Amino acid sequence: MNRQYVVAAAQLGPIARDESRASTVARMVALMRKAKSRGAEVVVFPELALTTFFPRWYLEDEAELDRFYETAMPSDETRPLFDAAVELGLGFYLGYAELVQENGRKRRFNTSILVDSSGEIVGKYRKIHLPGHFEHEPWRPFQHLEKRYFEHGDLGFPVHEAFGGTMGMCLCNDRRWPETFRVLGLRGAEMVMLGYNTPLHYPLAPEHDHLQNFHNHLCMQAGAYANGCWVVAVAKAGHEEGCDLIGGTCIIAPTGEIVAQTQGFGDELALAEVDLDRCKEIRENIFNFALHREPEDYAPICAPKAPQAARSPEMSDA
Ligand SMILES: CSCC[C@@H](NC(N)=O)C(=O)O
Repeated sequence: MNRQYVVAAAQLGPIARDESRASTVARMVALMRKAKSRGAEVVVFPELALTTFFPRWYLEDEAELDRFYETAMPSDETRPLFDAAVELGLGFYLGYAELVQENGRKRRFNTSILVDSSGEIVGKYRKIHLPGHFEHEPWRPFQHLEKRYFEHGDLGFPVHEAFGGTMGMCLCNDRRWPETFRVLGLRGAEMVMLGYNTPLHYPLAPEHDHLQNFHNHLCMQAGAYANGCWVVAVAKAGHEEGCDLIGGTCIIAPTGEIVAQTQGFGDELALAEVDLDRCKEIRENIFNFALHREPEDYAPICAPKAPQAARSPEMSDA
């Protein structure tokens, strides 16, 4: 694969709580076909793309919770995505809830994978910055129980040689943290793919609701620029089960400029021609890490967390 090609950011509109995997996967395959017809070679889907954003509910019934997770990838239900990748000659990024059995216990992760055009999984990431809370908080108009339903990702921030270059992944809240992009940047990421489910309403600081779209783009444009990488950022958008999710799916150049963006809140593509060699415009100049970075002065960034801030069920909201 060469280093200059069209990428499609494949936004999904709302997914109902009772929508079947078959229905969601069919919507996604339709987007893959449309992307191919518009010249794309890589398609990026949202976070938790196969289901509704279930952390908005406190679910006491474990069987009900398990229903939202994938125990195999691909499975019979998700195989059409892999078959479409091979048929159309497309690579893709997919976010989903992952349930694995390890040493006799269930482990749950908010996961993304990269799949190449031969249908092989060539990269996996498990979300590190899990937002929200552990316990049921009935005062909220909706829950954000990612800290309850997922473990902290145990794979770090790897990069993968795929799609003609060095690819990085992250998921939703990770994009707000400059460290995510910097670690990927230090590992040479030329394109960072990410999916998100971001409610318009933030119950802890509702006075910031009108800034949700601004903050979404602000952190990703800064991440792209300060690390000289492309960012492909894809929303699950729209009014989903009573909760408004922002759109704003976009493709960002290494200069920090948004070069493509969706307009609405439904299933929709934003496409752009990506040239991975453009990363050099930034990485060989203003953000030449070897020449200008001063890590000796950045020690607090790598200091361990204070004990009271360690991960625990008592921890407060993100
Ligand atoms: C608890 S508010 C933060 C919401 C968060 N959403 C996800 N899915 O990570 C986000 O950063 O967009």
